[in-house]
Amino acid sequence: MTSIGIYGSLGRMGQAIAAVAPELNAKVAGGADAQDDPATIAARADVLIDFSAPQALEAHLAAARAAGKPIVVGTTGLSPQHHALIDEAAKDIAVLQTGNTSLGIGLLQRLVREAAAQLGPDWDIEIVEMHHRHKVDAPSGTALMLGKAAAAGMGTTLAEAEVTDRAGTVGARASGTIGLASLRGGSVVGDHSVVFATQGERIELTHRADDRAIFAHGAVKAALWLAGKPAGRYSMDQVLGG
Ligand SMILES: NC(=O)C1=CN([C@@H]2O[C@H](COP(=O)(O)OP(=O)(O)OC[C@H]3O[C@@H](n4cnc5c(N)ncnc54)[C@H](OP(=O)(O)O)[C@@H]3O)[C@@H](O)[C@H]2O)C=CC1
Ligand SMILES: O=C(O)C1=N[C@H](C(=O)O)C[C@H](O)C1
Repeated sequence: MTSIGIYGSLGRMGQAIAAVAPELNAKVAGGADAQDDPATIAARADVLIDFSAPQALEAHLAAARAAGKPIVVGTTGLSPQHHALIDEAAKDIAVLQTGNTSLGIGLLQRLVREAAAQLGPDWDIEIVEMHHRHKVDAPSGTALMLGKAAAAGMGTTLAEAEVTDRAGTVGARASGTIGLASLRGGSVVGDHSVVFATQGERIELTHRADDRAIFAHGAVKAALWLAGKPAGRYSMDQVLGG
């Protein structure tokens, strides 16, 4: 039975992962949180899952690399520097990074890309996400993934197209942009809508997560899939066969 080590084990996702692992025939070898040495669990587990905080990523990747263990990174709020660290680690170990491990978001990404490509430049694209009051990063990792999918469909990049800071007299909407808006409140697990709007009509594609178990299932499936893979950077699409 494959054993999993969890970084961020006492958090909301860490606990959800420990709860679903036995259903998927995986064993939890243990976990590590802010006060623990990440090397200890890296030595004991077959594969690692990180749902902690961006500031911990470098140490977690280093521990995984030193122990030669694959790692699934679900932590969001990552900077370009964090992505460079992941690319570097992926030279020596298998690393799968994703802002969303659910089944539905994988499909939504493909639908958004296709819709953006088919609808063309006369359709404005806006992304709205809502999460619980404890979430610390914005826009969500998933909103950024959906933004990248929309940008790819439009033939551009999210860095070129994104607008995240509308306040005051910002002027009329610029064509070819993608707006991202973040709502925070209560216990919302994770809602994402991509709105395509043109003169007189609107299409909305929405995913709502009701339970963290969906993310936990996806994370454990990804970990089981990653165990034994050669060094490299992998995506959730590969796990889901997309
Ligand atoms: N990819 C996906 O599908 C999903 C991603 N996420 C992302 O996962 C991350 C965690 O979310 P969530 O479980 O809700 O958050 P929580 O705040 O509930 O849990 C975070 C955990 O990480 C630990 N942690 C914080 N800093 C460090 C550190 N420096 N070293 C080691 N551990 C640390 C915390 O430990 P302590 O309390 O001791 O500080 C805590 O146990 C977020 O980035 C979130 O956006 C969430 C859901 C789905
Ligand atoms: O912090 C969360 O809770 C979530 N984070 C991920 C994100 O930033 O997209 C995924 C999910 O929506 C829940």
